[in-house]
Amino acid sequence: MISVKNISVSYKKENEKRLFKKSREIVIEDLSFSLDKGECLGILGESGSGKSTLGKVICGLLKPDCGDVFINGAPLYENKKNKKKCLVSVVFQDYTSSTNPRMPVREIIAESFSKTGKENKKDDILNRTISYLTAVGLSAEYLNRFPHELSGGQLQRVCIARALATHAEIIVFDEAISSLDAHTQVQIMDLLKEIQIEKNLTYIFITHDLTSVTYFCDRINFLYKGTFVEEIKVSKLSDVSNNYAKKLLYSVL
Ligand SMILES: Nc1ncnc2c1ncn2[C@@H]1O[C@H](COP(=O)(O)OP(=O)(O)OP(=O)(O)O)[C@@H](O)[C@H]1O
Repeated sequence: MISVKNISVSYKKENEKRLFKKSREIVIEDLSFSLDKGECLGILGESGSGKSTLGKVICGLLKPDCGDVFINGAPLYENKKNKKKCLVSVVFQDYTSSTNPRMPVREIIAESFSKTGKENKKDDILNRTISYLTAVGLSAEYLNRFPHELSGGQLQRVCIARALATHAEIIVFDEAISSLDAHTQVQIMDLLKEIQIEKNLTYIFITHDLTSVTYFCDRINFLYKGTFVEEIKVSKLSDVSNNYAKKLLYSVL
């Protein structure tokens, strides 16, 4: 369903004193993986290993220097039309900055409907917005609230509802639950699991935290300086052999 083939990403080194021909820092190097529908992959790496950069490439926000992301066989970057109907959505860690503070909940969610390209009637939009709110455990009474009138957990649920409303088949969670308190994390994980099973969604969890990965994922890829150093089934975690992967595991266990 999704296949990432030989992608590399580099950024300009901004702090260099050279005026011309700034050199570039390679952040992702020749990275590949694929995932079937309904599968759940964890991408684990330390800070600065390139996790968020990879997440942005997967969901169509950052064109790689080379390589491409194929969704159901169609290249995401090579063909602009495919980008428009991209089936990948993303939920970021920072729910505050990923929502417009001036938009009420109903607009935050309904914004996604226009991206699906379908003509919508007002009543239809309202009913669909309520159905997505209900799916994430919130009621219609939240429709007119603004982000600052919600708790962190409630606002992250709104972000999840927005991701679902795009009809994405693949959802990337970039540290999406790490900043929530333990109780809310459990609630959101249960909710995500339920939605995944019901809609047979494909999840990619990008994180430095094992909790969500072991709860959801079938396998984990360890990211170190922009390349995967080991891939392992969650059920075989104790057999991890790469030194970096071992260190990372012991530091989070
Ligand atoms: N827009 C950018 N311009 C220049 N360098 C960048 C940019 N975005 C990220 N980087 C650099 O790329 C490297 C990887 O960053 P990235 O955000 O992908 O890491 P990460 O694994 O998600 O880290 P964290 O867990 O701390 O969020 C870092 O060295 C970072 O400074």
